[in-house]
Amino acid sequence: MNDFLDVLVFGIPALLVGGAAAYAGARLRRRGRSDGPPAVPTTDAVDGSAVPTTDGTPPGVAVDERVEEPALEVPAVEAPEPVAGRLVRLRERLARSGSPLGTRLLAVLSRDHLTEDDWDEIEETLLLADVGAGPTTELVDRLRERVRVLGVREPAAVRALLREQLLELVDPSLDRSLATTPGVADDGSPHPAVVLVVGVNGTGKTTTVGKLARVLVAEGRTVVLGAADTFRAAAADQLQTWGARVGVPTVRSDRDGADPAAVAFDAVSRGSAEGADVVLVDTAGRLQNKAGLMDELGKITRVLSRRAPVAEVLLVLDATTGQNGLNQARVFGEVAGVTGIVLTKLDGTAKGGIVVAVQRELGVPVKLVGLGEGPDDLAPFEPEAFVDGLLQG
Ligand SMILES: Nc1nc2c(ncn2[C@@H]2O[C@H](COP(=O)(O)OP(=O)(O)OP(=O)(O)O)[C@@H](O)[C@H]2O)c(=O)[nH]1
Repeated sequence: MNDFLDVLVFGIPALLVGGAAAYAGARLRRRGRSDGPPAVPTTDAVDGSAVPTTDGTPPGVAVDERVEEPALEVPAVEAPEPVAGRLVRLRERLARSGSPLGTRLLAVLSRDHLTEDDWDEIEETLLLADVGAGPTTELVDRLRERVRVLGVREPAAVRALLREQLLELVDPSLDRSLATTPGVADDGSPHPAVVLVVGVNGTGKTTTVGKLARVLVAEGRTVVLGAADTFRAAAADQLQTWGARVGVPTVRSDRDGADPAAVAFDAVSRGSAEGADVVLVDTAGRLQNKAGLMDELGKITRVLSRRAPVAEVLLVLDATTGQNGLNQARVFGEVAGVTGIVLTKLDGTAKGGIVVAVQRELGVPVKLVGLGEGPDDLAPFEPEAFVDGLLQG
């Protein structure tokens, strides 16, 4: 019966999405032939002066370099998996990466008489799982109080208590929806929702943009990708391949080190021209100092906002990097106006506490989590499913 329901609930939409993706892919390929090269990515004027334009390109961004989607090997267009319930996979992934935080806490809390040493062990377990000093103290204080007042000792009651307290720490009240609804400009014309993806290299940014494109396609959205990580051509190739797999076009530059703002601008222009719902912009994260990062991200946002406002700035963080990841989060939080966090490689760590620490640090919610290297291993973050994953036993 369950299998039958699965086919109804997931199989049919998957077939429909697959058909739509195949149609979109074919349409885009046809368009590619008849309309010439997709977009014309641009670069800054050499002297940095404002360049008068006639095509809507903002001053300071000169059209001096043709950019095309190079003919990479086109993969077959696939149907992404449905998005609902993906976080359930976390259980199995956490099980593989060692005993999760919740299981260790449960083991101590279930002891007959909790001594000071036991409470120290609980505190240490939370700190080692990257929960952070402030939230750890809060949780230990609340647990001590509840255990004293309720006197709960049966395993089921201890588990329920821990679940409730962990959930409170993760904060189910935060708005974790992605701003991916197209907007309307002052003149009444529609524009795509622009999502900027930032973070240092190696955290899984490009992969996340590719996976997010699949999530959006699975939800029936039309998407354009912007390869504004112009540091290396391979990153754009990687993104283009991700897009091609679900019939999504990529705007890119053919020159390493081209102006990222110009590529991003072009991607949004193309998204607007084609009536796309969402433009996802991948950025580089290699800048070694804050001033450089601020300049680059500030310029991208400024240039983009002449076409459409940036609806969402997603910061990609690697869950396995602990305190180092938090330092990165702090810097990006200051310069980029982050609106949501994507925590990648959660499958590679038993330290789920980073979710709590990073939300506290930045004051913005974790919206998506990476659960593996598979194309559909990106899940919307759901506090309940996450805490249940930690408490599996
Ligand atoms: N296990 C696991 N691996 C992931 C996840 N997300 C990304 N990765 C891997 O992390 C590696 C780096 O990913 P990229 O997307 O290239 O990282 P990037 O931040 O764009 O790096 P640059 O392109 O070099 O700037 C790749 O091998 C990905 O497959 C995840 O959720 N789990």
